[in-house]
Amino acid sequence: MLLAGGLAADPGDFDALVRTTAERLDLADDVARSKFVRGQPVLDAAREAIVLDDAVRKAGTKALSADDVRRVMTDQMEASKWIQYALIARWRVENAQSIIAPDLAKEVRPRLDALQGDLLQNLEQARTARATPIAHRDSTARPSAMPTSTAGMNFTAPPSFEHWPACAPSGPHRGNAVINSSGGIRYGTRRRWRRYRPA
Ligand SMILES: O=C(O)C(=O)C[C@]1(C(=O)O)C=C[C@@H](O)C=C1
Repeated sequence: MLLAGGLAADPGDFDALVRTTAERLDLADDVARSKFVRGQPVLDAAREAIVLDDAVRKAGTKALSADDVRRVMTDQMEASKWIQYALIARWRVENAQSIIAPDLAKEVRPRLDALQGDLLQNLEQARTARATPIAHRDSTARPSAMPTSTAGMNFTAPPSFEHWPACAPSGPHRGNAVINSSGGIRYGTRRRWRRYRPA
């Protein structure tokens, strides 16, 4: 499509970014299993520093600003922690005994590391789409299709969700993870929604 000012935005570029962030978020389930079974805390500040350093280093080889990449990756990790906290809280309440957990260091983090390259690649490709006002996007890429309504919720999503990288940094449709009044979390893309709810 042709935008005001003659800029062409390919909605496909934007969709790839949404997909990669959703894939990354899916791994929060495996991370949570591993931490629950081994009794590890959700927050691992040292690991976060490694993830951010790697992202900023990779950003230096792309048309991406270090600040933007740092913010996007911080948001990704924040979202992962929310999912992990919700899952672990539920398993604790259920006194879950039969959780099968992958090895965090050997299995899950390598998958997160592999996704990081894709995510930054897609972030770079989506830079025109991300900078494009919502109203000018093709409907297939418009985050307004996502059910981000806060109706019936008594929980305000943390500020980090307001900068969900699937959305334009300045756009009105921010956040594709919502936490409802019963503590469940709904997250994902308009194509694929996952839902976690305490028992
Ligand atoms: O690797 C972990 O331990 C995770 O929990 C994943 C992750 C991430 O999203 O990369 C999220 C939270 C932690 O504080 C560190 C990293």
